[in-house]
Amino acid sequence: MPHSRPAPSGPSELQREQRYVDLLYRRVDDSREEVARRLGGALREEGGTAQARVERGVEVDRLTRRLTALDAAEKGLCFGRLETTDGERRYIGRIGIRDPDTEDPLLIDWRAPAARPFYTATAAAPQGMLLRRHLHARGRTVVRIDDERLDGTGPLRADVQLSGEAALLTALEADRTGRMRDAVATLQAEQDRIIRSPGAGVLVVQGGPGTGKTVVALHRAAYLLYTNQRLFERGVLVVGPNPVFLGYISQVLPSLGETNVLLSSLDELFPGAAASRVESERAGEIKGRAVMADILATAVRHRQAQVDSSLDGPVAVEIGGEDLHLEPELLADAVAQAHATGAPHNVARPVFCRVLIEELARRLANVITELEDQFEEDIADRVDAAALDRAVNDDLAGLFGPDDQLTVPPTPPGSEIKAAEEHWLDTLPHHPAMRRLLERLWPTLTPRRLLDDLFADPDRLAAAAPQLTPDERAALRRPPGGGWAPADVPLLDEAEELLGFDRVSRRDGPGSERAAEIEYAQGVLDIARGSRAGENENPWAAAELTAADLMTAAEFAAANRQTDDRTVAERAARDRTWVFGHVIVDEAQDVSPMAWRLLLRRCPSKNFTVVGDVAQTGEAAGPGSWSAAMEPFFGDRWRRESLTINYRTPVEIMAASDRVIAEIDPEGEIARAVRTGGDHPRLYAVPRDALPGRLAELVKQEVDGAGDGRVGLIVPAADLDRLATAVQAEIPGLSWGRGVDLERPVVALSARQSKGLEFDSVVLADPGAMVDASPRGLNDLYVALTRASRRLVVVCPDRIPDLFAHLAPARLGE
Ligand SMILES: Nc1ncnc2c1ncn2[C@@H]1O[C@H](COP(=O)(O)OP(=O)(O)OP(=O)(O)O)[C@@H](O)[C@H]1O
Repeated sequence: MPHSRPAPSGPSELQREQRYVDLLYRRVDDSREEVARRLGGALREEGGTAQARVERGVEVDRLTRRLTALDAAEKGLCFGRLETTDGERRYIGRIGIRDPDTEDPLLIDWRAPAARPFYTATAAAPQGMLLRRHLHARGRTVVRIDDERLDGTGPLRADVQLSGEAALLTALEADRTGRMRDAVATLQAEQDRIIRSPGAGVLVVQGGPGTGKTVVALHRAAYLLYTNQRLFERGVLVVGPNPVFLGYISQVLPSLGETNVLLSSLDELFPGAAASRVESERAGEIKGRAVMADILATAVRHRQAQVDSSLDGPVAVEIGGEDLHLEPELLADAVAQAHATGAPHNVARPVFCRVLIEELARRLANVITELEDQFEEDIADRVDAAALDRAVNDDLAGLFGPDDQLTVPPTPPGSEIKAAEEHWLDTLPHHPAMRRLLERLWPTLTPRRLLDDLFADPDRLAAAAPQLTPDERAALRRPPGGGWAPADVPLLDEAEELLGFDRVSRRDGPGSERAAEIEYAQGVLDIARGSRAGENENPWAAAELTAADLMTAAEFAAANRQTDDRTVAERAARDRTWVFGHVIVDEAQDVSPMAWRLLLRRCPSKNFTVVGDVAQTGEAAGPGSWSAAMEPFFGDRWRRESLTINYRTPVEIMAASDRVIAEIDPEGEIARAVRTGGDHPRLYAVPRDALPGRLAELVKQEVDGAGDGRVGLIVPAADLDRLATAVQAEIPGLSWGRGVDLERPVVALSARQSKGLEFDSVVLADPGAMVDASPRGLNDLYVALTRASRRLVVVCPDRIPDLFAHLAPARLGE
């Protein structure tokens, strides 16, 4: 039973609060008008110096942010009030508002330290508070007040200590809508502690189903952005398991007024690679292993002049009728010099090419000069001494056209070899045979080409991946083209790191944006430096700092971006090289080692919040513990927090998963359900061939009884299409598939797709098949069983599995 109680003095108290809330809305309206006016002014301004434009950009950013926050605060602006023992009143809300004359706080932002007792004060530890009041509103009208005394005069619950229990239960008992709501008015103490924990370093949050991990993750993003301006500039990345889940949580941060957060699934993190290819679970698992990093590095090395294996003798190239030979030692030297740069493949390529071109130019110059000397000694005046050069020019004419024909240098006097060498240095890079040779020895590679070639060619794969068994390599094999699977995304990203930015092939492609910006900024800085030509004339000029003295090109590019009116999240989404200030990973138990490597590149300063539940991993290679998952990337430099209260699923429904969780993790701590008194789960055994028809009946029954709530039909992945089609015949509005619409009254999903989601009512089909479908089938079943907030129906073909033997079966039609 709630220990909160309605406010004592009824309507008059409501009216008093209404008057205060009206005052707050008036302030919001005034501010909105004022900010919109200033923003309009700033946007209309044009021209000015670069500095003025940057300043204007910063101002526009600031005002836009404020306007967004004011708009977002409209709904549920003020939701609480604290009263201290010495009579001070603090109103708590979505944003901070001050009295324009006195500067006194009228409303305290929920993230400010002064708001904290609203979430954490208890009768046992009141923190100087006498009363916590929740204000419930419809639009701008206050409709109810729940008071909770913190002086020990209210009843105490023995099992769990909740903050604002009545308000919390109201929120939990509301119909699901297909979109997660923010929980800013009812955050609980253990959640608040995690939300406000410092943003630096790695924080792992373990919690069972329904304990509010996603709630915590999203409110933490809003908190960190509020408290850290630098983070605001770099943005926060929130990673979720799939686009459907991201759609489900997409409203939460905007409702908290935050726009500088990029929500993304892992497979969207390599711009331009839509990961729509379906591949075997085995292939996905293998591609996720850490060893793939070594395999890709080897695959790249194998594309670089393999002097010891594929090239067993000198490589010949014919230039202008002259056969030149590149000995293995020369190639080895060129490879060594390229590797010595430490640069990625494409960036090191020019070094490799230069070593070969220099050597060949030297040899060609020698050959020609020797020939000429020979001719001179013999009958030079009767022989065309430049015949060789002309032959070369004929080659080049085809390349450049007649106008570009290169003239043969006149017989060089004195330093003739040097001059001839220079001539060759200029022309060799354009020579078709030379270009073909260089492309063969050290090709310009894109990540796509590297992976396509690797997975399509069994010999290449065998050479690059001796760590894998022949069977595993066979699982990876596939023809080139045909798009990318989700597990390819971290590999593409890894490949891009190994290959380096390739200006030519990516000039207009995604990911090039930041490099282009830096290039532009570098140009501006160079001009700035150049414009200091007067330094010599003006002795004071050296004391004048220019932008170039103060910033690197990258910083200047960042400052310039301020004038770009896209949000940080929009810019970051298109830019693979964007470095986020903080990364939040939801359902992190399913993130593969290769995906972790990708995420670390998005935040090299390693500021992560990692939330998940190891018992819910569906991945065959999923970690057995957080230590196993974290240690390879963070060593022991991570801290762990736990969430212990299940807000979603009532005690009665949680009973259905008792045996399942006991098998998955007999030692694991089980979250206590905060609600009791709900419906017991209903179990049916039906003849196998009657399953689709019975399911349709049962789903319809749930939809009819769910009112405005949502129903989820969760089935084994392999049966999704068949069963969903059967149910759709009865319920035409049923949505399922890749673009499943969670706002429909009823949707059909596989257990994996249902991860992170919730429904008022869940109908679960064929739990036995779910368990048998994969090595982590039990974990998948556990996910499916814990999605319901009110009712759970389990339909088993033929017989009820022993996992549910402790529950009483129901008969159809009961
Ligand atoms: N403090 C809170 N106030 C109101 N609702 C809450 C609160 N905490 C959690 N909830 C609600 O409880 C439900 C479960 O929360 P959430 O989805 O964040 O849990 P989870 O731990 O991520 O679950 P799972 O691992 O099963 O996906 C959601 O409906 C959420 O809105």
